[in-house]
Amino acid sequence: MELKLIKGHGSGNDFLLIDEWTHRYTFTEENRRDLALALCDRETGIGADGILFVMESRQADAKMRIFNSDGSEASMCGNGLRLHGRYVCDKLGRNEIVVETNKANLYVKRDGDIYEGVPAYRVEISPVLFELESLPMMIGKDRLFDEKVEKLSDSIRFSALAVPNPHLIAVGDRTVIASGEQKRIAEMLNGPNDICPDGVNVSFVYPIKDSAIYVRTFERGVGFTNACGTAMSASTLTTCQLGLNHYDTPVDVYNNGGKVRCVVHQHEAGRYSIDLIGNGTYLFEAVAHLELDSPRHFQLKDQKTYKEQAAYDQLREEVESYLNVDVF
Ligand SMILES: N[C@@H](CCC[C@H](N)C(=O)O)C(=O)O
Repeated sequence: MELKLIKGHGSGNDFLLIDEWTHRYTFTEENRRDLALALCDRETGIGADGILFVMESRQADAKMRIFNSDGSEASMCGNGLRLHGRYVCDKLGRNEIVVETNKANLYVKRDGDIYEGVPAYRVEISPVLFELESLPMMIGKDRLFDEKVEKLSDSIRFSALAVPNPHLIAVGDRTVIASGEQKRIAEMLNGPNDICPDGVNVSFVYPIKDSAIYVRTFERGVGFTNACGTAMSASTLTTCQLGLNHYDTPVDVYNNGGKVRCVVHQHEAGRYSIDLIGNGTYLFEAVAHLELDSPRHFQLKDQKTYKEQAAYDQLREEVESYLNVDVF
């Protein structure tokens, strides 16, 4: 078959976007998994953190499914929803849409530029769940907020929440961020273990100053990525709960891929949602000639590069100089 795709990224978290709605592709669940494993492979494939499938929806303007590079499906993807949402906005000629995701229909809106020449999209991150059974995470407690977990570390304090994919958050100083603890803990919880049997995204957070944090994430199903949108959203919420940042106030979230902005909203009855604002940048489009039952043997043809990355590179250079000078 000839598989049309776009490669793009949200804050350096890169994805392959496949529009099965327009192109009338029909995939089995096994096809989706195999496509993710084959095409996301950075050694033998095209290379990406995951695949975003654009699908028709009966209850929203479009539907998004996200598969990690290890072939596992996740319930949500914040950086991916900006890229997916931008694509659907372009396709429908609109600046505001609703996208059906695994657990909720979420808005996507064209926002102002996050940097000169870098269009931004605002996406809703919701639902937010604090019960540990939502991750799941089994430590003999119903919730985890700013507490040590003996089986993980004798010094680091953790918070856990689902948005609705699972996140474990540690807020610490430079020594914590620079230690090897994040890798050790994340690899343990994303291998065979009895604490997080479905795995978990593990983020270490450094509060830079009021309304500015740095987040580094080891993603379930991927490993360390430049950025993870749901993780940055969950981390911002946790810093608000810790009193380090403020609700309904934009927080600049720096990461190894650049930066986004998050705004945490408190609603009635203890309900939260988060606005995640950032780029949705196209890198190139191409056609992969492959057979679905053996996608590793593909040929990429008709590749066309977009010109948007140049402006994004300037954002990233500014962030890197800022982080090097002020944070690490
Ligand atoms: N990078 C995405 C999250 C992708 C899914 C995650 N790895 C999981 O398995 O939960 C984001 O931007 O949120």
